[in-house]
Amino acid sequence: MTGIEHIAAAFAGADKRAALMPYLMGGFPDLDTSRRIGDACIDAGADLLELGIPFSDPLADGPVIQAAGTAALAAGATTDGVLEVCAALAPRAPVVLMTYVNILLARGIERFVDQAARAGAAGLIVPDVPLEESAELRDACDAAGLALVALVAPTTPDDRLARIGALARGFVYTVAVTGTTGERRGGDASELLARVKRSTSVPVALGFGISTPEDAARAAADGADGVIVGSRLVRAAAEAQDPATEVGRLVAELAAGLAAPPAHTDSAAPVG
Ligand SMILES: O=P(O)(O)OC[C@@H](O)[C@@H](O)c1c[nH]c2ccccc12
Repeated sequence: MTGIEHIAAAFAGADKRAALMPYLMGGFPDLDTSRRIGDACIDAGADLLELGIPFSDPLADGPVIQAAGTAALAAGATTDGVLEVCAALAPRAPVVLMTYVNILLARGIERFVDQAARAGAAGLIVPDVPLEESAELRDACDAAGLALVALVAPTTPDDRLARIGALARGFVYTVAVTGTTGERRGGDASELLARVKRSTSVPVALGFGISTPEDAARAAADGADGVIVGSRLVRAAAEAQDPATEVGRLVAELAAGLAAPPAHTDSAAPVG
């Protein structure tokens, strides 16, 4: 099974609920603990994992994830170390590696993609490679069966969305709010998700600002095929005595939020 097929199967098999995709920073707080956090996420019901490779200048990362990346690098995390974490987790769930283009260029695009595929990765998210510059990377990913996941935002115009949607592999990552990653209140994403879904034949996942089981349930009710939760879980990994147990507990809550029928937020509920 190629990485692209592995991702498709995970979305299709998510028990008819939206797929749950936790983000974790590879090597945070250290490599072994990040592997245990990934295992705990899968045990708790994650359908896919987004695994960050730490980078010194992460322009799309909000403060929590940026701090985790800095700490991971200070603790000695390397790209090779995170690829080993990927290899340990990939037999259990599709792993989508998330990093920045300089990490790829440091060893050459083809070599990086080849090593990611050997580590069992199912896909790549590289937010600083725009569509216009993605041909070489996409060709390398296609040759290796890896999904090069496209990112779209509320500000992406329709004609661009159509081009991105046509080239999308694995799933489209829809950024719920413009800006960097982080816990915040999001609005109704249903119009945005409907626009993105019209542009593509692959599943559409929503991320940025989804933190609670209620947020996750609302994203699914708005039409997301998958929900991505990053900063909330990375913050728990930073604060907890036992990061793997605490992140697993939160992921179990998120999974339960997705399994439950959506709450009727439009009807007057008794207060107190
Ligand atoms: O942290 P949030 O708001 O829950 O959003 C997920 C996000 O962190 C994760 O997908 C991610 C981390 N770094 C990124 C860079 C670009 C796009 C996405 C990401």
